[in-house]
Amino acid sequence: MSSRTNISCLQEAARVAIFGGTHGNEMSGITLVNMWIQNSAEIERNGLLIKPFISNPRAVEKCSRYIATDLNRAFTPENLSAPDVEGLPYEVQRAKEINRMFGPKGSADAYDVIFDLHNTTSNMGSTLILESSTDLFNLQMVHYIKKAMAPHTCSVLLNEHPQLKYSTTRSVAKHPVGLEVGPQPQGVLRSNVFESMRTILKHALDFIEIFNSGVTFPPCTVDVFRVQERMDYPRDTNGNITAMVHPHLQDCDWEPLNRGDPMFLTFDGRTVLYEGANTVYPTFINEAAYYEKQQAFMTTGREILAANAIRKACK
Ligand SMILES: CC(=O)N[C@@H](CC(=O)O)C(=O)O
Ligand SMILES: [Zn+2]
Repeated sequence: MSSRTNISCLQEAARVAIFGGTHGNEMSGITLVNMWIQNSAEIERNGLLIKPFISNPRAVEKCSRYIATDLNRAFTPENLSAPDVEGLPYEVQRAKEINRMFGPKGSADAYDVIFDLHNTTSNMGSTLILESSTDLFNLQMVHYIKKAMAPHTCSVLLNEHPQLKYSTTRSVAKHPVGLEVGPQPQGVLRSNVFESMRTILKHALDFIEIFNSGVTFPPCTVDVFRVQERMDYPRDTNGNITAMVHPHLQDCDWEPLNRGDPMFLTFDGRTVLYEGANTVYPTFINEAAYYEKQQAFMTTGREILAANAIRKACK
């Protein structure tokens, strides 16, 4: 990266992958990717290699989130460097395979961009998930997508938390982008969710094509929600949940939660209030896949990130 008059010159994004089925029961991404594998006309762009790819085919076949372990937590240095012995959990084998095909993670040979398509049972609407607040390419892309989507909103979740960050499938790429669209039940396809995801991806690919053509993108700012804390359900001594998401919080993803606001409703009718000092913005509220992860919702804080102007590096 070099800069002249404050323009950051970034490498061309020549190789892009679109992953569906990282979780085998999230149907919009699976359906879109399968459709594009059969006919890629819609996702083709000038000068771009674009690979639509089903990342966890065995989980897709079973329509379950995973077979042995969550693929979207499996891209750790330990897993990726584990010797290829027999008996590795399926998703660990698959992570190593994906790392060979699209990585190696952290290397110059890695794919430039991986879009990983997910669905949530939460009422999050269209959400882009970023893992770094300093990736100028992704910040500019997200800015472009948000503008193109208006008046529809597209939120940005920044998962840069030292403890809560996890080793995602997309993290193999130089610029990892998660797309999370909901609400959609597991195993179900909803046309509105499918179409939103398709539209976001169209704008994302347009951005990359324009960037590669040499256009300069001026400095911009991006509103993001930065991950703060994982909130678990109240539980008894056996670890079973004793309360549900409160009806006043259910479906209120991205809306402010203040001290004293209802958070949970116990089975015997007691309301549990939020007691944090600061206003937070909950998301992934009542996500089905997170019961096993001891998470009822996630709190976030609002932030405005600034990004430098960018353009493709001159060779
Ligand atoms: C509901 C769901 O699967 N969400 C994704 C979010 C992400 O891709 O970062 C996950 O937990 O892996
Ligand atoms: Zn998912």
